[in-house]
Amino acid sequence: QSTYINECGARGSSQREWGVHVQPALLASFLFLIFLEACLWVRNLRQNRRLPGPFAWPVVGNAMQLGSLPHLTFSRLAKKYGNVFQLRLGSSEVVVLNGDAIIRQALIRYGAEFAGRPNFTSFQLVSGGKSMVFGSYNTVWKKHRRIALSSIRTFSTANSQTKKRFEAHVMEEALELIQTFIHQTRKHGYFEPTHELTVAAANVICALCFGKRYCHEDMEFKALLGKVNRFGETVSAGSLVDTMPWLQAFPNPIRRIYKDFKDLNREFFEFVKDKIIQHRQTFNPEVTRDMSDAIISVIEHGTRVEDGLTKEHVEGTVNDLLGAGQDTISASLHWILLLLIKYPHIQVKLQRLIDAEVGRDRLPTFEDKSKLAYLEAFIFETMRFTSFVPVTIPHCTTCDVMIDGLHIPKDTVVFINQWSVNHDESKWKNPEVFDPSRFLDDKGAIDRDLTNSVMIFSIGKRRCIGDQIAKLQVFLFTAILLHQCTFEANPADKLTLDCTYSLTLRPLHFTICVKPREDCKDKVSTRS
Ligand code: HEM
Repeated sequence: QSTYINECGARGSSQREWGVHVQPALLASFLFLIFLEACLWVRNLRQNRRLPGPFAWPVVGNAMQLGSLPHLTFSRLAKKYGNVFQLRLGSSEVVVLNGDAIIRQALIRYGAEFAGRPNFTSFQLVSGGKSMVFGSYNTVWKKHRRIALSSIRTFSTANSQTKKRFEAHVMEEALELIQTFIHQTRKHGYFEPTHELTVAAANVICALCFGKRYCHEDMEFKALLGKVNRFGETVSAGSLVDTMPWLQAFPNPIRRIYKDFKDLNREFFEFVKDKIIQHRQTFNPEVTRDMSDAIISVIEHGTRVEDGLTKEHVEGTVNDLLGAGQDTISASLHWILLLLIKYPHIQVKLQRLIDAEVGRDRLPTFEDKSKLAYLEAFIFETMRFTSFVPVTIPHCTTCDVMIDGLHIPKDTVVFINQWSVNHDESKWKNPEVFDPSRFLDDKGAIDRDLTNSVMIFSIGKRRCIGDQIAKLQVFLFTAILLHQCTFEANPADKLTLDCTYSLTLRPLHFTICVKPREDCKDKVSTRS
């Protein structure tokens, strides 16, 4: 007992001594850092070296101010500091661009100047360091992007035959999705559609890349995809993984996020490498079976040597396409289902339109798009209203550049706030209201000027290269789902539009029940 008291006493007094000496020193250092930061801030402001923006605290900068939905914080700050403002996240100075005019000026007029990617450690990890999506802007990167883009086109929109083949992949997936939806409804009543939508989206891009799809119950595929939507937690705007590297030194949520990111990157890349090895072993220069063959053919067997691109770029490219083409499509389908059950009158209107234009004897196809203006308007409004990729992948400046009279030095990290373009009150009437008819003119035709104003695929040199196939896929999935089924909300769910952010925005938990439409039951069930 006495030993215990003595020990406690001894520890207590040494702690007090430590406190007496060290705490004032810590406090003094902290105050000194704040003072230093304030002096630098005032000096930079006087010399016009710092862009407008909120005061950045020592060490953390503005990291604590971002909140869970950074695009909303950026839009709020833009109202106070203007459409070009500066933040500091840990050690990185970040410029945030907002609003249609500024973003177009930066990404189109000064396209090359804003086309870089930050030199973040996490970016170097993706696709074994040979990623095009996360790679720096240079001559090799341009060749890499051209190859990726042409391989997508070859297997989708290149000509009417390739388009038909692509259409067949999407149709097959949409019908499989309906089967599993109906199965889940029979088994559980209301269910969460996340797994089914993730597999459907992944299968379309797997069919293009590997000529192979996976069944919804495949446990290996399920485990792989289960983690993929966590990728964005590390690489999205506002992630602290790269801007505060010292957080990796002790246990905390950011260290866990980075560990998960490394693990899922490794697993995903192993999966891709395995498929590419199989493709190399069975490669036949006379027959290009899928995008992997097409990329192997250009990089490894091309008549024109693609300087700077190595064998490892094959795996890198396929890994990029698989990653980029999966999470985004699955996020868009989540939002579409949520909006269909939230606004049942819009669902009915869409079904009536599809029935009238397509009929009940066949499934909708890509060719029906021109007759289904309200459906296209619904999809554009979903993209605008939710802005489910609210901020692009972080950019960085490739040289010193002036924008809106403000000087941005080379190698500055740049966040592009797409959400601010889609919710700009000077451009959109009642931007906070979900209204597909805003995209239709007096005659009920699509207003192309307006649809082109929606910013979700970014613009300029880093614009998404999957935008065409993404729009086709989302159109056909939605048309077939509505043609075949009715979607109902769970009365027990509070149907909110609240969401989580990690590169893409995803709705919080919601459940649905899916009923085959009367005259379609046979068509769906006879497929199995
Ligand atoms: C609705 C679906 C999609 C949306 C909303 C979307 C959006 C985006 C956005 C915002 C970026 C970042 C651009 C930037 O950093 O400025 C991007 C990049 C990219 N996307 Fe998509 N995407 C979609 C589907 C796809 C698909 C299906 C593919 C391919 C199969 C794809 C391939 C890529 C690639 C390779 C990049 C990197 C481009 C670069 O860094 O140069 N995306 N996408």
